[in-house]
Amino acid sequence: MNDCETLDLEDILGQGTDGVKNIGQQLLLLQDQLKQEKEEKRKIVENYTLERTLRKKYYNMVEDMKGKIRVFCRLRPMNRNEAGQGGATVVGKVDDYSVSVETPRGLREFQFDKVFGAEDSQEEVFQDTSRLIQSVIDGYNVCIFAYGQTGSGKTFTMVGDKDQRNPGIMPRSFNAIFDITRENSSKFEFKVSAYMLELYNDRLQDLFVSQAAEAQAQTQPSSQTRRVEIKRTRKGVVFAQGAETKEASSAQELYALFQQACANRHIAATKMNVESSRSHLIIVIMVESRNLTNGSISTGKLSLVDLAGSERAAKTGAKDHQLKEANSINKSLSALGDVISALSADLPHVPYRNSKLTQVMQDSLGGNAKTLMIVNISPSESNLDETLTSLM
Ligand SMILES: Nc1ncnc2c1ncn2[C@@H]1O[C@H](COP(=O)(O)OP(=O)(O)OP(=O)(O)O)[C@@H](O)[C@H]1O
Repeated sequence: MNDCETLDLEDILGQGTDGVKNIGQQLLLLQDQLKQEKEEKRKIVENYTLERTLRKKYYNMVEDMKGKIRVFCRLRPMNRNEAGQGGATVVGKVDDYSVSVETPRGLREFQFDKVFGAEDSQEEVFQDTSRLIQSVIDGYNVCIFAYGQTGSGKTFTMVGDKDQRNPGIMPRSFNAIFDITRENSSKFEFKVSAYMLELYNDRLQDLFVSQAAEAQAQTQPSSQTRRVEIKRTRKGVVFAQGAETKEASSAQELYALFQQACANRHIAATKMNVESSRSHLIIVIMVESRNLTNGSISTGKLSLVDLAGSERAAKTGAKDHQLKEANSINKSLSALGDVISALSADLPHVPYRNSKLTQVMQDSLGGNAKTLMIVNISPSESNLDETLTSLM
């Protein structure tokens, strides 16, 4: 009803007879009702537009994440060793996106997608990581890895502390995967499986096979040692030929497999860290989901990598076979650096084939994959050179 009609109505009311008054009142009620309906319709349109805008923003964000490498930086607290040496703190978190470093040539600042300081908890670090787990369930390949010098906190970030009072990204991801699959179990059927590898001295090792069993197999000429080779299907899906893939039906089962794998790792004490990982730990979890309504199947893959320390051999006190370890670690890390540089610069050729590490990670770096790299650093002056290298 428009304003003209409202005026006519008031005219009629002005004539004064009861009948006309009654009709007039009813018409006024009707007018109010129409106004209300109009307002409701406007709100519905407004909500719909808002929902569409939000949906578009969400999809843009998801699209935006594809093929991109996000880089977080985590600064650990000063440790007892560093404090004992009287080392000054030269690195600080400026805000959520930048860190500053006091160098002999002045203050330098570095920007990241997110910065975590010494006081930030494991939970806070995972909060910013957990939406990637949803992407795995949605069928994406996701790779999360920690980079940094020995003792900078990579294992703490990825795995957590020894007694698991502060679990890291790996155990939290195991829980998140099964939480999400449980929430969606009325619409999808899920299958979770994993293989776990170590890249040690340029050799890939199936961590479901113990070192003792591996050594025994090598001494028996009749037995065939299982070599793990990285292969790609025609569709570009990477798989580890020769490595066992095991299924898990709960976070606890997956964690038990992980513990079994960790027990078979190569670990040694270096001058920089009493328990140092001398190999790259590669945990690959596949989540297959079958849509119960239309039967369609999609598979997402989560690669969680705890890289070996990027350190200078002399500083870690490496000798003989440790020197060989250090060289092999540095070679693979530099190949990873080259891949990341090529992806960041959008170069037409990405040198994945230069190392087994980058071959394993190939379908989880670039393309449609979503990658998160966490650079771990120490705050101490004694590690200034390594920290600057990592930050750069
Ligand atoms: N954010 C943190 N808060 C508390 N303690 C930490 C933190 N980061 C690391 N640490 C402690 O510092 C020590 C070294 O950390 P960690 O073993 O994770 O280093 P790393 O980078 O994995 O070393 P490596 O390359 O030698 O394996 C550990 O005792 C760990 O618990």
